[in-house]
Amino acid sequence: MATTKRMVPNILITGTPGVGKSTLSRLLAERTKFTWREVSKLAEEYSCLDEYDPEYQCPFLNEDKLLDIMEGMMAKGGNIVDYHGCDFFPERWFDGVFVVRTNNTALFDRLTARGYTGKKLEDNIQCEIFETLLEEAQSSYKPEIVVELQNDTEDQLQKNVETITEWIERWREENI
Ligand SMILES: Nc1ncnc2c1ncn2[C@@H]1O[C@H](COP(=O)(O)OP(=O)(O)O)[C@@H](O)[C@H]1O
Repeated sequence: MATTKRMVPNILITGTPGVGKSTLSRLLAERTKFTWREVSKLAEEYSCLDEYDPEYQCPFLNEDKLLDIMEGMMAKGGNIVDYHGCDFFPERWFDGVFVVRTNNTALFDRLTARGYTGKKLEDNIQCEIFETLLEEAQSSYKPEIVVELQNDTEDQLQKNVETITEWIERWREENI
């Protein structure tokens, strides 16, 4: 399919639940004036959630329906897409893929504070330990567009906002 060149990039922020994707995306959207697309909220808003998965204690995502809805949003660029998964998005949507990482202690505390317990808590901690989302990003996108960002502390959070803002500036210089 022929694609029109974007004047501003689309960015994907991915990682295990609790690593700080939403916090980073919100700050980045304020800073860059890009549009924050919280995929979980879009899925709810546009009724893309199917029946409840009792094992993982969350509803199944109807990926095809969600992608159809997001296609038009992504066309012009300037989006920050935030989701704990990335292999089902079309590769052509993204110019930069940022995988947010957090150490186990911080992640445990954040997920416990969110009310996660038992299998759900353990699965998410393991997901981070086994670098599941990093591997998913590396196997779904070209290695040169995948960037890992450590996000344990407030200082690192601010630094991550700077890193992506500078990355956007560089993209503009190189692509326009
Ligand atoms: N760099 C950071 N330092 C300390 N706490 C953070 C940091 N980033 C996020 N948090 C906190 O961690 C929790 C989970 O963050 P959130 O952005 O909701 O994660 P996600 O969107 O990946 O599930 C929130 O309470 C948030 O305030």
